[in-house]
Amino acid sequence: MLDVKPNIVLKYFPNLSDKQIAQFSQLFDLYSFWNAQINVISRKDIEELYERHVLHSLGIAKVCNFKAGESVLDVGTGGGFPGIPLAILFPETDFYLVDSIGKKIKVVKEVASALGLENLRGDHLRAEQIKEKFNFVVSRAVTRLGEFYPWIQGKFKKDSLNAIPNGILYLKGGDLAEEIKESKLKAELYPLSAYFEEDFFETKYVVYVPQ
Ligand SMILES: C[S@@+](CC[C@H](N)C(=O)[O-])C[C@H]1O[C@@H](n2cnc3c(N)ncnc32)[C@H](O)[C@@H]1O
Repeated sequence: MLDVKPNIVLKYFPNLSDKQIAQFSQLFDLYSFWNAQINVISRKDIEELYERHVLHSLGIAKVCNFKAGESVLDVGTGGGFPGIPLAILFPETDFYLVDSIGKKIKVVKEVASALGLENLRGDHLRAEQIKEKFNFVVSRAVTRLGEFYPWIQGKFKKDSLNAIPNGILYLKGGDLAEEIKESKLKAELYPLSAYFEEDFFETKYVVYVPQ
């Protein structure tokens, strides 16, 4: 029986399989349990988990449709955002979630294991330590682009399976025009309001930086 809570996810992603619906439904109990022990999202946000965290993370999927065999690094994932909702949505894509705080990665691993997400790895690491290369880097609310970019520069595969070139997809707020100028990066802005009727989100853009 479908929990009513993920209905907002189904509204915008109507082609989910039964398995994906079950996985999204499980998130509420899993994060309620783990967040009570290790704070990964603000406690009051649990009631709005699907709007403010799950659907927000899936905003990246409206900009980029990850393909089977592609690899995605989530830098500063905290308790798994945006990586866990994206890994549910794209089961054929490999996700690697890292955070510099070990207890947050413990939550990621526990949630991924309970969901049976075989396409997801998590490690307690700083982004700067990673040697692998990826098709895409995703992130949400970690730091300014100008500070973020050197951490992941050079970590992109050259070949692309996707309609859009490999690159960064960053859920970001703040004064983006100023931030992009300061970073000297060539970035495109995708407003979430173009994809979702409601305005649930604290940060309202996906910043895409092709590599
Ligand atoms: C504000 S939290 C956002 C967490 C998650 N992305 C979300 O939106 O819920 C920022 C996270 O970035 C992590 N972080 C900061 N610098 C990092 C780095 N260099 N490498 C990996 N993680 C980092 C922090 O430990 C923290 O968990």
